[in-house]
Amino acid sequence: MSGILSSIAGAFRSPAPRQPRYIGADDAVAIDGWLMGGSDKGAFSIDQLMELAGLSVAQAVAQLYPLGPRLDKDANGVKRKRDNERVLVCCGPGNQGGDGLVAARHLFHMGYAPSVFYPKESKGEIFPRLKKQCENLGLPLIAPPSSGSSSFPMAADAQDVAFRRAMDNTDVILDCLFGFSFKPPARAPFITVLDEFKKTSKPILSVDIPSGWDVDSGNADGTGFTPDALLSLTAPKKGVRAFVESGGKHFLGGRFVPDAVANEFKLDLPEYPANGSQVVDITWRKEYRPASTSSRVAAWTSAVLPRTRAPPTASIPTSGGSSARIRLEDPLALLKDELGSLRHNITSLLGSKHPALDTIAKYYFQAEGKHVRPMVVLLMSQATNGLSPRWTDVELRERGREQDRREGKGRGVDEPLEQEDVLNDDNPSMMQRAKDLLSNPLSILSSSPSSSASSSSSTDSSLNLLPTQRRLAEITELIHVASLLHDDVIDLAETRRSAPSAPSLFGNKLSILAGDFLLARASLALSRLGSNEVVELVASVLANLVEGEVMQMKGNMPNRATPMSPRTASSSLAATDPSAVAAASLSGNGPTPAIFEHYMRKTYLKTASLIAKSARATTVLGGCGALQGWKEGERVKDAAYEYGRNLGMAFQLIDDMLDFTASAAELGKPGGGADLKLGLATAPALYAWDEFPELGELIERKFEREGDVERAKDLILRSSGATRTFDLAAAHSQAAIEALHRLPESDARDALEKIASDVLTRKK
Ligand SMILES: NC(=O)C1=CN([C@@H]2O[C@H](COP(=O)(O)OP(=O)(O)OC[C@H]3O[C@@H](n4cnc5c(N)ncnc54)[C@H](OP(=O)(O)O)[C@@H]3O)[C@@H](O)[C@H]2O)[C@@H](O)CC1
Ligand SMILES: [K+]
Repeated sequence: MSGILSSIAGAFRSPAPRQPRYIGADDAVAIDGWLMGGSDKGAFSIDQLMELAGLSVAQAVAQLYPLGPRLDKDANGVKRKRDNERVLVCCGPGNQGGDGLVAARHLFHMGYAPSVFYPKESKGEIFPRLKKQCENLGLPLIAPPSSGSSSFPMAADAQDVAFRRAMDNTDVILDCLFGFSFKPPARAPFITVLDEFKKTSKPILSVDIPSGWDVDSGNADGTGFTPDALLSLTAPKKGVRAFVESGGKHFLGGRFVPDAVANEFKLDLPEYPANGSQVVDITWRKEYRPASTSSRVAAWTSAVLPRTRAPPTASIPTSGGSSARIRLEDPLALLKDELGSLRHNITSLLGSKHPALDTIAKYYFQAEGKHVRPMVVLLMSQATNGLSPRWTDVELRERGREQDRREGKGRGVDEPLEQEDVLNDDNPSMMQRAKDLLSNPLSILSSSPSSSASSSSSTDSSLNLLPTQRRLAEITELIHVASLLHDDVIDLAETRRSAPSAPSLFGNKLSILAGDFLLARASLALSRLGSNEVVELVASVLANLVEGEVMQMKGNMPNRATPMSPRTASSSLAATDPSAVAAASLSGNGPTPAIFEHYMRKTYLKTASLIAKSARATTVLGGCGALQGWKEGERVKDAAYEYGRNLGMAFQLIDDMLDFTASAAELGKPGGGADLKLGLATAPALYAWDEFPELGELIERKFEREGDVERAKDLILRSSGATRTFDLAAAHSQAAIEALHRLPESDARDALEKIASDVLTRKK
């Protein structure tokens, strides 16, 4: 019995963790020649190899895009489509096109509904036979009529129209256009086909090499499409290395290579499953030892390898993926190196030629802050990078940009788009870098490890981050500090982080101007990220901060609330109904839900919006953007946003609670009901009002009369206001964690989870 069990287990055992060698186009041709060579070589016929290759393609489809269950007919007696049923098999004129025709036949027998796009006739007697076999099964075929046929050839534009319609009516696309004999750039009629591949959000499985990519250097120029998954035949080609090692879904097929040839070409092949499957899943695992290579792509890749995360799968995976993952004891240690360079980079973003502005702008950055916002951006980047099928494109483009910048050939995130004299970008801290680059590009290349680690484009960290994401993290801190400068003026705060506040040292006017200056610097840096979607998100945060501040200034009472634009007023966070509030305070009853909603809305605008939208923005930079053509990207963006939003709410609620429960010394700023002195009633006061209706009167007059603050504080401390505020914060912290759990497991996700739970236990 145990023998049977172990042989069954053996049949499904995953292959030994081994990454085959990446082979160049020359080796691929040589291996092909050996396999089909005469009696002293492989002795295979092309039919045999193509049959096995095509079968492996069909099996890869079945594993990656399993056919949904058969469904009953609908009410009109029409057959309902099964999940993943329709596969559009796109075949080129070479042998890879033959693999596609074979795969279409096998897919049909497996229950799929394949259709075939075969726009250019192949040379070779095998192809008409393979095509005929598809016709015999009744598969829809878009192809020019065979030469010698009397029918008119299909006009090229008619073929394009038919192809586009087929793209609209498929679930999965099989890219069997070109294999290892492709030489870029693509020629007609394939240019339009590859363009459509770039635009579609449907999953594409590429065979051997994504069509249009150079077999040896891959998609280094970033002009090709990125497939959802790849099936390498015989052994992976050099050009797919970056795709593979950034975690792209990767199968190997072509189970016909004898040991002799594998050894001769040092292929280092993994074991195929004992159950006879023609494919083996070799999606990158960190145990795979790195193979050496000198290509530029490989150099970027090894610099950015996701060393700590499980490989992402094709769609957004839910939690529970890699149970064998060892959790880090302190996941926040992931950011140790990042935070040092963050501070340095912010200082260099801030420089102003005017000494007063320079000093005050940098003042709050010199004190050790917690940097929660940038931490969230960096960790969210790490937790979601690689999920988008567009990731490899995005990553290679950014690495290329950085490489060019280092070589003095182009612009990185530090370089202006406009002429500097037009921008009048007089930033001494930054100019030196720009000058160095222009006069001596090598000075950047040869800089010491510590100085290069401090560049925003550093790739020294073990994290898999893009330079634009690091810059976004810095921008969030600039915006946050700008809002602190403005807040401290409005709140008349005398201290901040246990030191004199900026207004008390430099005066209100300079503090406001310095805040504006930080926002201006942030806007400039934002424009250089190259994403309108990100600009839109972050610009709306700036508006939110001001709206929130004005709401706070006007107090809790909606009859004092600022008028809202019709659009804002109709949102879920709409302003409260003034009559409801007036009634509540006049009747001496507790706060109405509308009053509470007003407070929650203000909290979102003032605190949560920045964290939520920057967490969302970083997933856009990582390839989940609205225009990047990956539908599932919306779900990743939403998860990031909900996490940030709930974390921000929990964070502010705890802040408001600590104002009553912690001492000023613990807080490093005024405590002990400081908000009351400012006329503000936060969550603890509102909950206390619910228990002590007499508080309503004090809140209504903003604790203005002598003794109001002390009386209110006493009532609040006797109430369960602090406890209920904590409970509400805990509910938001939990909601943040639930949003996170929609993302795949990773160390970065653990770290984000830790931030969301630690928020509840913080003392300052
Ligand atoms: N040993 C193995 O592992 C096995 C490999 N097998 C499979 O064979 C594949 C290799 O097949 P292959 O050598 O026939 O070439 P492949 O790449 O399919 O097509 C090349 C043709 O495309 C064209 N073309 C080229 N450049 C172009 C351009 N810029 N723009 C437009 N067109 C362009 C050109 O055709 P032409 O235009 O000259 O008619 C050229 O002849 C391999 O990847 C694997 O899938 C299996 O079948 C069996 C076992
Ligand atoms: K291909």
